[in-house]
Amino acid sequence: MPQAGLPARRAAVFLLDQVLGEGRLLSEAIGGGALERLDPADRATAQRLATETLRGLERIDRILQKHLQKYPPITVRNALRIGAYELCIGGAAHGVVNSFVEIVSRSKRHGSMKGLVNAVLRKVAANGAEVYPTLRTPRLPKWLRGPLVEAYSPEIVAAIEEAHFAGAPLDLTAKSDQGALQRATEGALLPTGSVRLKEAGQVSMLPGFKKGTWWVQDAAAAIPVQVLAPKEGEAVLELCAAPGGKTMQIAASGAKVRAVDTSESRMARVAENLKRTKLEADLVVGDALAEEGQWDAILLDAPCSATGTIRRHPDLPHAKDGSDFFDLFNLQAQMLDHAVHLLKPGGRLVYCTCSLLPDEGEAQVEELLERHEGLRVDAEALDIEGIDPAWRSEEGGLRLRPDYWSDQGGMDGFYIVCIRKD
Ligand SMILES: C[S@@+](CC[C@H](N)C(=O)[O-])C[C@H]1O[C@@H](n2cnc3c(N)ncnc32)[C@H](O)[C@@H]1O
Repeated sequence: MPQAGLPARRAAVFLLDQVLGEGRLLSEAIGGGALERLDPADRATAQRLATETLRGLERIDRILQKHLQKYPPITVRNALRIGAYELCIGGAAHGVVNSFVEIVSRSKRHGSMKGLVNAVLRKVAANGAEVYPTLRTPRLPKWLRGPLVEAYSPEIVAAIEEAHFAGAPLDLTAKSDQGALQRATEGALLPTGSVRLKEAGQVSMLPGFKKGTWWVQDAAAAIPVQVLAPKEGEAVLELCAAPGGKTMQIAASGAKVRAVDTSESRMARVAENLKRTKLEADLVVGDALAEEGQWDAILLDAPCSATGTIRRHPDLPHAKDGSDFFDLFNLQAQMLDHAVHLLKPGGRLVYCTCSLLPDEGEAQVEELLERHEGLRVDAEALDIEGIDPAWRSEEGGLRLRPDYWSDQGGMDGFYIVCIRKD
């Protein structure tokens, strides 16, 4: 792992301030320009340091706690956290300690605390790397752990936490030829057809990137379109499409896709992705709830808590507290009602969320069926290659969890269901 420089470390401290102090997601802070002034290598390092520190935060705080009589101001605490993380994974003590002393000493408000930073990080340097791996796997914060234990069990939540701590490999979806992609990248072909790379490096340097023969997409995220099974020439409506992984899958099947999303900037990414992969879709920046018409096939990948993606986004449980989730649950119900209204008789709707919360999955479907007559869950739509029967949920959907495929690197948490209008 390359040694981080001062600008990257300073930016990583800023990112941690944003997540732990301001409750912002890393993606929001970075999208807001937090790393704009850095060169690409420093940008990647700052992001990696912030992400991995947040992933191991409980362990890091335990180690720091022993050397602190009271907590310093948040920026100093975050400098200590990132310094401690680097030391705990074997960073060279001299360079790490000096960098964070320098960062704090340059701060007008906290410059006087450079002695504390020096003393604490030297103590962490002495044995942090030995202690770090012996501490318990970091747990989710209570606001999320509680509902998950209730929905699953303490043992399953512990396994999910293991998967979060292990992080995520890079999964690719082939535009057409999975076997060729697997051979070209020397990755592993997963049972559901995605290709998994353990050591990815820079994505744009992977074979086939420029030709657009694949795109990055978690293996679980690639399943909803397989459940929808779009046919060549079929017209498909995709609601909430950006950044477009599923749009590309639908377009690659030969179906005609109208992809709708409210976010102009995220839709620009869909357009870029389609250009690189030489695929076509009708892109609409607009509200899913304003869509009209009658469709045989609809995919609704609704906005959700994203609690299924914590392996990739360990900032999420620290930035959020669940207080805005009720608005999402209501929006999902509204979107489901609208989507079934847009379905032709005999048509199918695949609903999915990258969430672990049953409120955004199983419960939404049960309530939808209570609100509308003439709908049924099509469990047969889940008869696709690589699906483990144990993943099927009672009401006929698929419940995917990060601890599945644990020996192969896990998967994102997802809920997927196919609804038919009779
Ligand atoms: C889970 S993401 C979609 C991921 C995407 N389907 C993919 O596979 O790449 C949810 C998306 O819903 C969009 N969104 C939120 N509210 C919306 C609305 N009222 N109408 C349309 N899109 C909306 C967000 O901009 C976001 O891009």
